[in-house]
Amino acid sequence: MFELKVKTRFAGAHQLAMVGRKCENLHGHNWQVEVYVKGDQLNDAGVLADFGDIKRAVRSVVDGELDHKFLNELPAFADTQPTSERIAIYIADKVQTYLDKNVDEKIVVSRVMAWESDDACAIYYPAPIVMK
Ligand SMILES: Nc1nc2c(c(=O)[nH]1)N=C([C@H](O)[C@H](O)COP(=O)(O)OP(=O)(O)OP(=O)(O)O)CN2
Ligand SMILES: [Zn+2]
Repeated sequence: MFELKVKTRFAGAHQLAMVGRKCENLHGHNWQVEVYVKGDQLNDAGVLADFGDIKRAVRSVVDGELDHKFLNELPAFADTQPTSERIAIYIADKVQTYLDKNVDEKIVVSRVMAWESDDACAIYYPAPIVMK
């Protein structure tokens, strides 16, 4: 099994109820995002997948949908709170959809880390699935 990781970052604002009192106030973070993908087979070029393709997948979601947004207003968070955990889930699901459509269905998102500061991070492991 091989695992690749790409990193990116985005700025976003949110408001969280029931987490910590100060989090109820509108505030922002510069999230750092790390996305891991895994797979079994190297291609003829000797790579699991081109880092460029993985970066494009991650950036399409992070830059295209999250950067400089008030996250509570996004439809995905209409009925939930945009915590770092849920942001990690959101990124994992969207990146997987992009990879399935545009890159290779055999490349699976294995972990997403959403750092909301240098010292706090939520890590999401999508449900283990059988390699396609
Ligand atoms: N498990 C989670 N806990 C918290 C989340 C979260 O998404 N998942 N989010 C927050 C808030 O976003 C809050 O803005 C951050 O709170 P906190 O780390 O406590 O605050 P600071 O960044 O100011 O750090 P200090 O170490 O307290 O200075 C809270 N919890
Ligand atoms: Zn916050």
